[in-house]
Amino acid sequence: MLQFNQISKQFGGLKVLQDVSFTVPQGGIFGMIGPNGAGKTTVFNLLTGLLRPTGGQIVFNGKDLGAVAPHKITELGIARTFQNIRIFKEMSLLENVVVGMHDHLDYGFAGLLFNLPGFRDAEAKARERARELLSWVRLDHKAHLLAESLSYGEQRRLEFARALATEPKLLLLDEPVAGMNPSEKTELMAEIVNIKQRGFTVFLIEHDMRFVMGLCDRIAVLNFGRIIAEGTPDDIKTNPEVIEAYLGKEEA
Ligand SMILES: Nc1ncnc2c1ncn2[C@@H]1O[C@H](COP(=O)(O)OP(=O)(O)OP(=O)(O)O)[C@@H](O)[C@H]1O
Repeated sequence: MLQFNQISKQFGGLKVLQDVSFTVPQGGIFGMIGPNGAGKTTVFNLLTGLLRPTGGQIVFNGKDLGAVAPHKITELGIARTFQNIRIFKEMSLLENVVVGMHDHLDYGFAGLLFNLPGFRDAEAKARERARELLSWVRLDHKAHLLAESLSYGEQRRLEFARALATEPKLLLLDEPVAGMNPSEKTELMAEIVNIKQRGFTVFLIEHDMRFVMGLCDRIAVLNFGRIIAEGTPDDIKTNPEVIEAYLGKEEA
């Protein structure tokens, strides 16, 4: 579904990514791990068009993303969540998800302005779908509460529903369990498996080794801007270079 072909990225003299190649297959959960500053967020920023690579090619469903503008990349079916949660706290959960959908509603500016029947239909459908997405993350019973009333773990789940509102083919999760307690992490794992079972492809970057090992079908390990291993959790766990680079010699 997604290929990075020999991607490099430099900021001035700083080589953040070098010759990075990997493939995210359709339908599974793909994880990228690596120490702080390894370049993981840069991978997502390149993928969503926020940054452009210095060299190499990113191909999504056969399309070269080279010259595609960020909003067009969303239209192609890529959505992301962020390390620091980005939801509208003063809006209800339902409104948060509907807003995430708006680019995809097809009623035009006139419809919005004059409250035409087409607009009202589209709004009703959007709210129905938003409720469904909230139920996927077990928040439908709170649909009319303000997002600020949610716990941290719930806010993360709302962010998922918002990202899914754009009907992505590929969902990017940037450190989804950052700041969560163990029980919130376990719940979130179940939710991500759920999302996979509904046919979405998930690509996540994460520090939490246990979480990644327990969840992902395939994992790539980034270290100092290079991929040092790619494979199943078992391949990764036993790879000496990974153990040394990621866990440190002592733990090895
Ligand atoms: N816009 C930028 N300009 C200059 N340097 C940058 C920029 N963005 C990232 N970097 C540098 O690139 C390197 C990789 O950063 P990146 O955020 O991709 O790493 P990361 O693996 O996501 O780290 P973390 O796990 O801490 O989020 C770091 O040294 C960072 O300082």
